[in-house]
Order: sequence, then structure tokens, then C-alpha cells
Amino acid sequence: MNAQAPVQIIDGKAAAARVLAEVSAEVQAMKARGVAPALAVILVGQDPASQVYVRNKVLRAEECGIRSLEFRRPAETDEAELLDLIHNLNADPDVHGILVQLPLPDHIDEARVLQAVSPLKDVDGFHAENVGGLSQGREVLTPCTPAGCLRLLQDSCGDLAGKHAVVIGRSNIVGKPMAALLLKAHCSVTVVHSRSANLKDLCRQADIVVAAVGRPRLVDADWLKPGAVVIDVGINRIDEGGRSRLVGDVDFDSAIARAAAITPVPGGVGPMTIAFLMKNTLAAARLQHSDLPATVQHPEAPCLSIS
Ligand SMILES: NC(=O)C1=CN([C@@H]2O[C@H](COP(=O)(O)OP(=O)(O)OC[C@H]3O[C@@H](n4cnc5c(N)ncnc54)[C@H](OP(=O)(O)O)[C@@H]3O)[C@@H](O)[C@H]2O)C=CC1
Ligand SMILES: Nc1nc(=O)c2c([nH]1)NC[C@@H]1CN(c3ccc(C(=O)N[C@@H](CCC(=O)O)C(=O)O)cc3)C=[N+]21
Repeated sequence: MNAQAPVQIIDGKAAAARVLAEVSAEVQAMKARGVAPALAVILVGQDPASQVYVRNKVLRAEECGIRSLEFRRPAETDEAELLDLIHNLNADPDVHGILVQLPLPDHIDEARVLQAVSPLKDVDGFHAENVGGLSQGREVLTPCTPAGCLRLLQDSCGDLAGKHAVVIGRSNIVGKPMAALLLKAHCSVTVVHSRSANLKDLCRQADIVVAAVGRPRLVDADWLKPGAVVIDVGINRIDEGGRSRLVGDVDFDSAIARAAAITPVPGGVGPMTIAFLMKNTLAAARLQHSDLPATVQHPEAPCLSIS
């Protein structure tokens, strides 16, 4: 039997640091031209995970010189009030990016709120204008998590053309935009979900597996073709031996025996999501100041080109 090459553990923190360094340089250049990129983050309610993510986003923004504004509202906030806040931020020329942290409380219509964000400030890429643009293969503001996953895949595999990618999950945040980006990168794409038959068999045919399911350690070595590249988007907090820990949708210890490369949780996709949020904020600032000359070229950028 052939011994398999050692697995590559994809370092999402290091990749994110590279993206953030590019962004910091661009932010400085933009400030020198009189524009200070700014990101507004809206958090409704007290969800503890959301509070952690928002804090991380604000910290990363500050580190790369992006001004951040936090708008915390109580869970009882009504939809009209939230829409008012978004309209004010849309009209504010000093705010370039707007992110509404999900999930929203049940009494608020998520689709209506996301649609209220100006497509030019939509750093999450959730507005129908941007979703449509992505599916048409246009350069638009693109959801941060799948954009980050694509960058990790390109760093790890190089050209993705002709590879068979299986995306597990079909959410608007991750699964669907991930499939669109992989298609744009010339992969053959299969999207599977909770109603899929032969989930494991389909997965075993994949050169690339992106797991965005929300089920702790669902995918183990038995789901993988030897040499598959595995991107684990899942963030699941579980109790183990009386302690709380974070695990992905992939059983890491099992999968490393088959995979050629794999992202860990934490330290994989999560940091890239935040790095691409900063990249999108910069791209949004560019969109709103299209008179500014380009500084650095990023022709391969999966999100809106900031060149
Ligand atoms: N690292 C990061 O930056 C981010 C991580 N996440 C994490 O990624 C995971 C997915 O998030 P998100 O896409 O928002 O989740 P959703 O709950 O919105 O979507 C989950 C998807 O997985 C499918 N699914 C659920 N159970 C199964 C199963 N047993 N077999 C096959 N498919 C299944 C669902 O199918 P169906 O459509 O049929 O219901 C659905 O399409 C979560 O753990 C989340 O915390 C999310 C965003 C960013
Ligand atoms: N409008 C909106 N946009 C989002 O992009 C969005 C959202 N709402 N709601 C929630 C999900 C989830 N998400 C994560 C971001 C960073 C990490 C992250 O940094 N994770 C670290 C660990 C963090 C920890 O320790 O908890 C890591 O994986 O290394 C995780 C998850 C963005 N989301």
C-alpha cells in the first residue's frame, strides 16, 4: 500500500494575517487620499456568540486602521426602528460598510432588513443585488466566509479548474455563495443538504469538501476520498468531559488520516471571515469613492476587486 503524504493543516490565522496586512496598507493609502474607511456593525439582542464575533470584528477593524462603529440594540427593538437606523447609515457619507449581525430576533423579518442595506455598503454581500451579481459572475461584494474559504483553497491547491467540489449545506450565508464562487473558479459543484440521499457517497467523490452544516464532527475519514482537501466552516460549541470546546463539522482527528489538507477549528475559516470583512469594507469605500486612483492591484481577488 502506498503511504499517504502527510496532511497539510491549513493555517487560517496566518492566511488572515496576510489579507489583513494587504488591507492595512490599502487603508493607509486611502486615508492619505482623504477617505477614512468605516464599518458600522449592528447587533440586536444578547446572543453570547454574536457578542464575541462582533467584538472580534471591531478589534480587527481597529488593527487595520478601519474606523468601527457599534450599534447595540435590545432584543425587543422593533423592525421599523432597525430599518430607520439602516437608512441613516446608508445616508451617512462617513460610513462605508454596514453589517447586521445574524441571527436577528424572530419578530424581525431578516430578508427585509438585509435588503434595506445599500448594496454599495453591503459588506456581507447579502443584498439581492449582490447575490444576483455573484450568480452572474460579476465582481460584487461577496459573502466573507465563502470568499475566505475560496482563498484558502486557492492557496492550498492553486488552480481549482476541473476539480469536483462538494459543498455540504445550502444556507444563504455560506453554502449557496460558496457554490457560486467555486463554479466561478471552474469547479464541478455538488451541493448537498439535509434532504440529500447518499450524502456520504457523494462526498466520497469530492476533490474538495466544504462542510457548512452546523453538526459537530459529522464528516469523518469514511466520507473522504484519499487526498481530498477539506474546508471546515462549522463552529459548534460542545461540552466534552465537563468542559466547553469549539469543534467543526468535520471530525478532525479522523479526517487527517485521509485528507491532503484540512482547516482546523478554531484557527481555520473563522479568522478568514473577519479578514474578508475588512477587505470588503475597503472595497465598499472604493465603490463610494470611485474617483480615487488604484494603489495595489488584486486581479485574483474573489471579492469585489479593489483595484
Ligand atoms: N467560520 C465562520 O466564519 C462561519 C461559521 N459558520 C458555521 O457554519 C455552520 C453552518 O452555518 P450556516 O450555513 O449559517 O447554517 P444553517 O443552519 O443556515 O445551514 C445548515 C445547512 O446544513 C444542512 N444540514 C443540516 N443538517 C444536515 C445533515 N445532517 N446532513 C446534511 N446537511 C445538513 C441544512 O440543510 P437544509 O437546508 O435542508 O436544512 C442547511 O442547508 C454553523 O456551524 C455555523 O456556526 C457560519 C458562518 C460563518
Ligand atoms: N451578518 C453576519 N455575517 C457573518 O459573517 C456572520 C453572522 N452574521 N453571524 C454569525 C456568523 C458566524 N461568523 C463567524 C465569524 C468569525 C468566527 C471566528 O473568528 N472564529 C474563530 C474562533 C472564535 C471563538 O473562539 O469563538 C476561529 O474559528 O478561529 C466564527 C464565526 C460570522 N457570521
